[in-house]
Amino acid sequence: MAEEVILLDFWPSPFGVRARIALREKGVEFEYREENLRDKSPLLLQMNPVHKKIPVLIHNGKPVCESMNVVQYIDEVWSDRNPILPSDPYQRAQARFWVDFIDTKLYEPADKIWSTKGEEQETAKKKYIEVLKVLESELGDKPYFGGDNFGYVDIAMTGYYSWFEASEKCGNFSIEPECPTLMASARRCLQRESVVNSLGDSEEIVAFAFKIRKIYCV
Ligand SMILES: N[C@@H](CCC(=O)N[C@@H](CSO)C(=O)NCC(=O)O)C(=O)O
Repeated sequence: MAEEVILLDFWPSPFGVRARIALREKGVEFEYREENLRDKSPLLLQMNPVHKKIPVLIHNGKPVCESMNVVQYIDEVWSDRNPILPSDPYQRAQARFWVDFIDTKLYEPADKIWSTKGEEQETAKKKYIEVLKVLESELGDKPYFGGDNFGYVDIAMTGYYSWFEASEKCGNFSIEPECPTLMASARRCLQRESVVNSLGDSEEIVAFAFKIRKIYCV
């Protein structure tokens, strides 16, 4: 049977883009299916009945859910090229630690920057920069979180990098002065072919952010 790889996704998603990047880093042919999150497809509900969220990778009919779980699965199935996670167990544990930090500490302030205003948004901006500064310190003088290579933590962060411009414009602030080396790494990641081919025009995400901001931030 020919290999079937389907990705249920949503184009502006900072989580969905992680799966797209991983598939392209491995050169895996896949069928992209755009979901309308206000009218989820029966396939999405069937393949991710617990969270009913994208991304969902469907590999030969079997679903894999949660973006960084999908990325690790891709790395392990197509393990013969472009490794994403380190081979050393300790380095793997450290990569998973930082991805957990990113997804538990960065999501809420990032979300509040575009969905709130006034004092609540100012607090979110301060928290966002505070968390980014911890990541900047972890990055140190490495080109990537993966060291010389683009890896698991970089893929996790590229979801957020793709929203940096929208966050800055919604929050009327600039990340660069606070986190110069993180921004340099972000630019490196955003220029990678797998990332360029996975992201729309950054202006499209900015336009999308302002559109949903009007709905949430009344
Ligand atoms: N922890 C998960 C988060 C995915 C998610 O929030 N997906 C959103 C779209 S992007 O904001 C989603 O599917 N939302 C639909 C819903 O909440 O009903 C992951 O890493 O895959």
